[in-house]
Amino acid sequence: MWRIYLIAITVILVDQVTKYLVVANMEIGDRLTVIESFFYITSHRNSGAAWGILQGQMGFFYIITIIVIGFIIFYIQKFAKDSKWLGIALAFVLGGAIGNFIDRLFRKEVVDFFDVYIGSYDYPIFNIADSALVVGVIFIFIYTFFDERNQKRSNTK
Ligand SMILES: CCC[C@@H]1OC(=O)[C@@H](C)C[C@H](C)CCCCC(=O)CCC[C@@H](CC)/C=C/C=C(\COC)CC[C@@H](O)[C@@H](O)C[C@H](O)CNC1=O
Repeated sequence: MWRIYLIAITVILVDQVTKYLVVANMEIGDRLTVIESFFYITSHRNSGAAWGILQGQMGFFYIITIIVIGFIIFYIQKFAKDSKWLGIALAFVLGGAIGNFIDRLFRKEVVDFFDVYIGSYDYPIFNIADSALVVGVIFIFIYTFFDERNQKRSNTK
């Protein structure tokens, strides 16, 4: 159980350290080329959520994030002992949510820097916390899908 919180804390630390390095070493708008025309490190700020929606609605984001964190901790206490993978997925979502929450609390905006081009489309610039959130949510969907399928199979036997 505590290993899950250790994973969440690691996600938060990696997220906050990378954001600190971007803020300390780059001006907003600065760009480092990692892979030409595919992957850049671009110093960016977002006071909204994904795709910059709801700019500046910090009160709303605090409430949603606290609900997400409360929900995840409840799920960790209730279900994480059933499956290691579910526990890891929940830890990623918890770490990602807290990582962006820290930015929203202390910076009133979120630091983003992963700038990926998919073809000519410039995908919204994101960070470690966003990646952990998306990976965690996808894992939870995959686990839930297989868990339901296994349950159906065992019920029909
Ligand atoms: C990842 C959720 C966004 C993250 O939510 C959070 O913090 C949570 C804990 C709190 C929010 C207030 C509530 C969730 C809103 C749900 C949402 O938004 C729908 C998302 C769908 C998803 C489909 C899979 C897209 C993903 C997109 C992006 C990430 O791609 C890797 C682009 C990220 C860039 O726009 C970047 O500027 C965003 C900035 O970093 C602030 N981040 C947030 O608000």
